[in-house]
Amino acid sequence: MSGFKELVLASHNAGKLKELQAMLGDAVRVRSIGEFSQVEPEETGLSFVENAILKARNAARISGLPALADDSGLAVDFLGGAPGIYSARYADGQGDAANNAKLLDALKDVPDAQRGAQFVCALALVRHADDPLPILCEGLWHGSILHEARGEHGFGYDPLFWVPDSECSSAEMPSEQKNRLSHRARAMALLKQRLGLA
Ligand SMILES: O=c1nc[nH]c2c1ncn2[C@H]1C[C@H](O)[C@@H](COP(=O)(O)OP(=O)(O)OP(=O)(O)O)O1
Ligand SMILES: [Mg+2]
Repeated sequence: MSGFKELVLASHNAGKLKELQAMLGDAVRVRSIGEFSQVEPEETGLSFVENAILKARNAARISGLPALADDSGLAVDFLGGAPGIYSARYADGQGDAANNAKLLDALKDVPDAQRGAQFVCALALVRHADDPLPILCEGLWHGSILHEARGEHGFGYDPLFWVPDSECSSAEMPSEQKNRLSHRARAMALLKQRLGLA
């Protein structure tokens, strides 16, 4: 990526790391924060952007490298935008399957017309831990919540996220397709533009 020979990806989520790496291609040598630390910073921000900055600064501090963080989640209309920034912690840290089960339960008996949702992604790139001007890019992906899981690809809430334009769930699409359409793909396209790579 322009100006950076090496970059650390500030995520402990394997699914996310795979997608971010695929989207970055060979624009830059990518390391993962897992090489440096297994300790996940507490996500104390009140917004996706704040959490992304916090994770990027933490990774830059630990690695001594420029850092790119992704804070993302699912905002469900019927739930007033929940689980939102708390998506990973929705079922109290019990993992993706428990999060998905809790979401299906919360939307039990909610008709299709009221099951709209969007995936949200905030990317933050800091050149160093105290960077006073992080580069921030956001992306949204509109869809709706299915009544039961469909598909085996992806991670997190993908089996429950119906993509109307593609007529499948985001776990049913091949990774190449998700990586062109998703909230993360949109945010990454903006980041590449900002950095003069697109
Ligand atoms: O494309 C996606 N497809 C399905 N689910 C997704 C996606 N993007 C975010 N999500 C869900 C997963 C997790 O429940 C939460 C992110 O939480 P978030 O804190 O940003 O990530 P994380 O804790 O898994 O890893 P880390 O903070 O180390 O990057 O939203
Ligand atoms: Mg997290």
